[in-house]
Order: sequence, then structure tokens, then C-alpha cells
Amino acid sequence: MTRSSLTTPPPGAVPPVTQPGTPAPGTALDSHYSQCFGCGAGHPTGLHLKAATPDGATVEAEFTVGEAHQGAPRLAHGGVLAAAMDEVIGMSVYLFRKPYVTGRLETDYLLPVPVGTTLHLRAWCNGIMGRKAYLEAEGRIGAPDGPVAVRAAALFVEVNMEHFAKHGDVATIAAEHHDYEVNP
Ligand SMILES: CCCCCCCC/C=C\CCCCCCCC(=O)SCCNC(=O)CCNC(=O)[C@H](O)C(C)(C)COP(=O)(O)OP(=O)(O)OC[C@H]1O[C@@H](n2cnc3c(N)ncnc32)[C@H](O)[C@@H]1OP(=O)(O)O
Repeated sequence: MTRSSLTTPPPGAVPPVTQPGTPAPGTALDSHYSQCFGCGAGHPTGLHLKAATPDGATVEAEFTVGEAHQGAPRLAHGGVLAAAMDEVIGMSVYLFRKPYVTGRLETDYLLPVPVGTTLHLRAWCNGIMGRKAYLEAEGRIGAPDGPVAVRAAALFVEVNMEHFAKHGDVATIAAEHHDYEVNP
């Protein structure tokens, strides 16, 4: 992965700490919001990522490129692939049971991805420094050990729930999210 210093853990970064409530190894991960473009079952043209954590620390997910995801004819749009990486990385950092948002996302595109391809995604954390989490992901064509089509590195920043309440729709968060206290 070609990545900048901004997404590379600095000296002193520490491994993530497993929190109470972290899903057990082998657990399928629910969508965090039904209308999420990445994982929401209710989104008409979204990515509909299906995800699980094999070990409580990383996330594996599948995304099948559909008609709605094209850039060039019959090929996935690069921005859509970046969204898939953002989503699987977001799911992986949420394993630590704190709210984070994407601060920076870097993407390498190694192979074209035709419509109908199932991308096997994997995301993991390389280190935490204060509010900053340094994460990485890859997308492989056709199988978990298939050729790598996309790689990503990201900096996610820890926020508090006021971030979502102030800038988003707090009623919907409260209705769909029972594992966070919206107004602590
Ligand atoms: C719905 C409710 C859910 C609740 C629970 C969550 C469940 C989730 C479950 C499953 C998730 C599934 C996946 C979700 C989808 C994927 C995630 C997304 O797409 S998120 C949307 C896109 N991202 C944004 O909209 C952020 C917009 N930006 C901001 O809000 C701010 O800029 C923010 C929070 C990132 C930082 O602002 P500041 O004021 O809080 O903090 P400052 O001081 O600016 O930054 C803190 C540190 O981070 C560095 N930093 C910030 N942005 C950086 C950047 N772009 N590049 C490099 N460093 C950056 C700064 O230099 C600073 O570092 P120094 O402490 O000084 O060392």
C-alpha cells in the first residue's frame, strides 16, 4: 500500500484495546443504519455489504458490484470502491465500541473490477494514538485469497455522540442505535 505519513501510525501508537461488548469471533455484524449507502438493507442502490468479524479485531465483508455502481461501462466506479473501503474500515473501527468518523482515506486501485464481481474486503487497525486510529483495508476479486484490486489506508478520528446529534438526525440515531446513549 502506498500511503502518506498522515495514515501511517506514528511512533508511540498503540494496538487497539478490546472493549466490553466487542463482538465475539465469528459474529456477523449488523448494519448500523438501514439507509447507510455502505451497509443499509433499505438503501435501493447501496453497496449492501455483508460483514463479519473473524477474530473480534478485524472485519471481513463481501460487496458484489451492481449495475448502479458503474463508472466506465461494465466497470465499477472508483468512488464506489472507495466507499466500500470506507465502510469496511468504519465497521472495523467500530469493533472498539467508540464512535469514529473518516478524517482521511487514501486508495490504490490495482485492477479494474467488472460489474458482477464479488469483492472480498478485509479491514484492520494498525494503531491508535489519542483520538486518531490508523487503519487499512484490501479488496480481493472473487475469493478471500483472490487478486488484490483495491487497497486503502485511513485515518479515523474519534468523536462523541454530539457529533451525530449536532450535524445529523438524532431521532433516527436513537431509533436505530441502541448500543449508544445519544444524550448521555
Ligand atoms: C449514526 C450514528 C452512529 C453512531 C455510532 C457509530 C456506529 C458506526 C458503526 C459502523 C460504522 C460503519 C461505517 C460508517 C461509514 C464510514 C465512516 C464515514 O464515512 S464518516 C463520514 C465522513 N467523515 C466526516 O464526515 C468527518 C468530517 N470531519 C469532521 O467532522 C472533523 O474534521 C473531524 C471530527 C474529523 C476532526 O475534527 P475535530 O475538530 O474533532 O478535531 P481536530 O482537532 O480537527 O482533529 C483531531 C486530530 O485529527 C487530525 N486530523 C483530522 N482530520 C485530519 C485529516 N483529514 N488528515 C490528517 N489528520 C487529520 C488533526 O490534525 C488532529 O490531530 P492532533 O490531535 O492535532 O495530532
